[in-house]
Amino acid sequence: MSGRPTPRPTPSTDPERARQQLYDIVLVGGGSAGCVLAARLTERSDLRVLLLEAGTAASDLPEAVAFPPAWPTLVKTEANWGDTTVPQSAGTPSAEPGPGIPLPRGRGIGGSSAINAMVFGRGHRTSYRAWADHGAKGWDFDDLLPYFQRSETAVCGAPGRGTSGPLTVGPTADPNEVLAACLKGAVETGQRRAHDISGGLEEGFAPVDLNIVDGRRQSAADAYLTPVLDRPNLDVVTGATAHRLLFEGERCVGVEYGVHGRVHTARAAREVVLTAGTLGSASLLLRSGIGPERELREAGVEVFHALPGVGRNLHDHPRINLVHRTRRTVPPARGNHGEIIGLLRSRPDLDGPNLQLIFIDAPSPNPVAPVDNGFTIGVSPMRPFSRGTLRITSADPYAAPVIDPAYFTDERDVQAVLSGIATAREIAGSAALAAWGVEEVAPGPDVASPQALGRYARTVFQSYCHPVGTCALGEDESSVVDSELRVRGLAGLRVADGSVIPSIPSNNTNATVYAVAERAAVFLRDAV
Ligand SMILES: Cc1cc2nc3c(=O)[nH]c(=O)nc-3n(C[C@H](O)[C@H](O)[C@H](O)COP(=O)(O)OP(=O)(O)OC[C@H]3O[C@@H](n4cnc5c(N)ncnc54)[C@H](O)[C@@H]3O)c2cc1C
Repeated sequence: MSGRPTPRPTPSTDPERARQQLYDIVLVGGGSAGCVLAARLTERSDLRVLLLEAGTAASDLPEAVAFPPAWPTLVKTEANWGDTTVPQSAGTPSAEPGPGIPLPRGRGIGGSSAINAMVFGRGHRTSYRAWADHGAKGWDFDDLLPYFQRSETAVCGAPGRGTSGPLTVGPTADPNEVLAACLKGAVETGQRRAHDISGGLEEGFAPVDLNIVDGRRQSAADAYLTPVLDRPNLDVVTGATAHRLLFEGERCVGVEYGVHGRVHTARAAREVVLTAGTLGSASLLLRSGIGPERELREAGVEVFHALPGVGRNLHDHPRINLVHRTRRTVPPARGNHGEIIGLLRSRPDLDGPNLQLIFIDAPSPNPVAPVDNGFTIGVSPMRPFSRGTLRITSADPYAAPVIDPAYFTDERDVQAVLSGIATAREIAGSAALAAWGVEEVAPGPDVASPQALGRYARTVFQSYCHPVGTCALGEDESSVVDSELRVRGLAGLRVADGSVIPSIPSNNTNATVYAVAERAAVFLRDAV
């Protein structure tokens, strides 16, 4: 399953044919997690698996998917669901409604791994400790380590990294010159030079591993699903939107879904596994009457199984951009734009890093002034305290969910960002960047007091597109799935994607989602 397969059409099974089959396992959602599970489960020839995906086949996704520098254009295509949060106002000092924030997520085989920015990194090991807060057993970094390793072939060969997994990951050998200067500036201003910033063991600055192989994106579909599509025990239906889950008593026995306006059913003899992502999986549970009772009633959905945690605990990494104009011309991007990151602590007494700085070889859009040549330093609180919600307003499977990540409602997230901005400014002012003729355009040097910077952070940010937590893992009343990812109080139903992550890891999320899915495959295979 390693390397980049030659692109070829993904066959879509006829839903009528799928209706006549009795599958062992039905997977809902063909993104990062769904591709892992489809591939791993069908390694066992006695397991019949159906994968339902709302979007298109991988081969029908925009060509830009393959070309790393083009990824920002993908959010404007059909490969993105196109969600926007509710106005994010709670963090603004005046409590005036702010704008809604676009929250992209992938649609199509490969899911978000087909449109993401290709940064591949585990959270720092300390950030997984909070996973036990709600009683989750066996989900510390060391427990996840075998699954991180199983997913990857890490070309850096650092200790603790995988050597034979489907994803081939490594840092760029040739970072954009302006990003290399930023790294030099970081070290010059006293930051630690890390060796393997993707491995979960280090802090400091270094080129991060990327999901790029031979200059092209390697999505979950490329690494896991496409190479195994000809397995006779795997069917895939694309364009298939799961409407609701079907039950006999308390056992989930299948899924009702729509393709081109027609409603179909798929039956699972053993389990249905939700891999529809943080927004998709929680929405499907809610539409099926599984969730907080009052909210379900308000949405006009009959309560099937009260589970208060569904849709709660939504959180994400917000990102503030410091946008710089340079006199020297920044060379065109060759990679994913963000080839070098730093993981650092906003306060020395913390147990691990809670901030990420990412150096970006293009000026991000900003509210101050247009910049046509320059670079950006993104600053993100990596262990945010703010928590929000995902809700539905009706049982309509085609209605967008109501998404409120409640960014910056916890002041500690703002304080972390202020520390990150100070570090970013030191780096931008370093001798290593002097030859570039750097001028900070946004927020701009006049925005200097903690109050003014805090206001900027709360109001001028974007989503880093890492939502998690709506079907959180644990063993208490607020958790949705137990330590083996089974939906609490029901049978035959698991969730195994970003939504189960109870507390966001201190790095970009995809590597952790792959590990969760690798582990889910073991649970499922052991269960039969
Ligand atoms: C623009 C962008 C940039 C990002 N950049 C990075 C990065 O650089 N590094 C990183 O680590 N992470 C990044 N992420 C986040 C990362 O890609 C996600 O955390 C990860 O892919 C989530 O995997 P998942 O399996 O939980 O969900 P997804 O990969 O989103 O898969 C969910 C799938 O379910 C399908 N689905 C949803 N609802 C239904 C339904 N009702 N019926 C059928 N199918 C359904 C969707 O179409 C989708 O294919 C980024 C994300 C985005 C959107």
